[in-house]
Amino acid sequence: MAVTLACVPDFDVLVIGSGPGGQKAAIAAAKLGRRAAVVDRTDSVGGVSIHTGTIPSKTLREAVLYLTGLNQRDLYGQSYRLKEDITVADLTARTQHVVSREVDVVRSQLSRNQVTLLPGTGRFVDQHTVAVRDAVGQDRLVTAEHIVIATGTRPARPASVEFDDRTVMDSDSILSMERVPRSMVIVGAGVIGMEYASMFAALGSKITVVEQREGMLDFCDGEIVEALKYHLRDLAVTFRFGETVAAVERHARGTLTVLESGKKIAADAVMYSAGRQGLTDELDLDKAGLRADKRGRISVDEHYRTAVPHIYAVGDVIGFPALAATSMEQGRTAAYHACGEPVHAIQDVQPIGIYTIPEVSFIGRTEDQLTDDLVPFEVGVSRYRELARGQIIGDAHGMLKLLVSPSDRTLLGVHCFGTGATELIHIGQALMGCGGTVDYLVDAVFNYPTLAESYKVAALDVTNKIRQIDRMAD
Ligand SMILES: NC(=O)c1ccc[n+]([C@@H]2O[C@H](COP(=O)([O-])OP(=O)(O)OC[C@H]3O[C@@H](n4cnc5c(N)ncnc54)[C@H](O)[C@@H]3O)[C@@H](O)[C@H]2O)c1
Repeated sequence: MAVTLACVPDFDVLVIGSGPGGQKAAIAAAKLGRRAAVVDRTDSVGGVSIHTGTIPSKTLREAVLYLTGLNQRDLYGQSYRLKEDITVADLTARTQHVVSREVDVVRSQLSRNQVTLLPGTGRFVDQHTVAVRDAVGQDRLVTAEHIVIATGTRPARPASVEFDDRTVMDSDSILSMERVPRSMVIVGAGVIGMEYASMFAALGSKITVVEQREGMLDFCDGEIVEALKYHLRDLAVTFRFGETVAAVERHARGTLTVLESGKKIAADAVMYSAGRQGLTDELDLDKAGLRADKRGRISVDEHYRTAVPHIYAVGDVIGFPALAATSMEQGRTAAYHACGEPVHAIQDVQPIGIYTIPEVSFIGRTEDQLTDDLVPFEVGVSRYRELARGQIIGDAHGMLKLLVSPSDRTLLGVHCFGTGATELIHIGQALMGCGGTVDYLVDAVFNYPTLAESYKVAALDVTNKIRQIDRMAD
């Protein structure tokens, strides 16, 4: 039962958490003329994405690509390396710079939009009141007509494993590692595990990935996942699929990972990336009449409203897909709904970008999904080695796949692997979003030489196949 406010609240929209979802919710409300505020700890402004997630991990990846010369491998041979002995300081100097720049951008955007930043930790007192505890433990009570929970997630840490954040780490503490490990076990072959596996393998660490399932990234194109595995094996990554980590022991000379099968793996370090936990334990949700599930996640409806209609939740704290890009749209959508403004629902078809080395990105459905759904499709493929730009940049392994409906020639899926995949995917997204057909790609003139040309090559491939099938049917 929702409580009504007895007097004029301090804010129209109060957001807890200043990550991508929270920022966009507060800024959208402010742009609609509402009094908006965001609660966050001073050292966390910008959220998990800026401090321990997307921004530092992608900056680290760029440093790895640059320092190891991995992008130029096919141009200069395996031995090309900008620096023979890459240190943690080399890797983190740039990360710290980018993180602090991004925090400045968030602070400036909030202030330019007249969003009040309330420093501290927020927790519910009742359905319209949040207590904000500052750094010296003082509580300030703040009331609001609408509240948006955007507190994000943290890496899940199994109780059975003793983390020391030096040799047994998660994807937060690995960012403050003391040295590049000679060997490391990565637990979990999800997106985070594979991104770090490829970065450390590129740095020369001997990586063993332990994954309890028989495969990995099963939501991606199967051929691309095989290509990624091939590349990682080439960088000396060992996969242990169908194995579950039972315990991790710390010893003077490193770690011993014990698998349920009884096998043991010795390594300098272990990184856990076996899922994430919603940051809801400090919120006193029960005071607002709310509860989280056992993974700390809050359920919402299609407008991002929780069980209490004036309290919304957006971003990773509501679970899948837990992507910064989606969180921003959820924040904006929630704020518009709270302010009574019309807003389009977020499009069903959204791109996924996985920042492994090489990158993987896709939009729409996979071949397996289309086959399961009995949807007819044809495949057009382009390989970077056939493109002048692919040769110039030394990426001979990249590829782009178009999945096309033979009846109306619309795109059903686009799958990309290799340099620039996370950028290139947006050409396919734009075409799909506008309901265009593959014929546009056949007819369009692309800059030469570019990787974007792969769209034209794949489009010609698939339209030729469709033509042949049509001829055979006649
Ligand atoms: N680029 C991106 O899109 C990006 C980047 C980072 C994070 N994320 C998001 O962050 C979230 C969390 O990612 P994640 O990779 O930590 O989690 P995940 O849930 O995606 O993957 C964890 C993996 O660990 C395995 N696992 C769990 N316990 C295990 C054990 N004891 N032994 C062996 N294997 C075990 C699971 O089977 C699973 O495959 C996801 O929602 C992801 O989409 C996305």
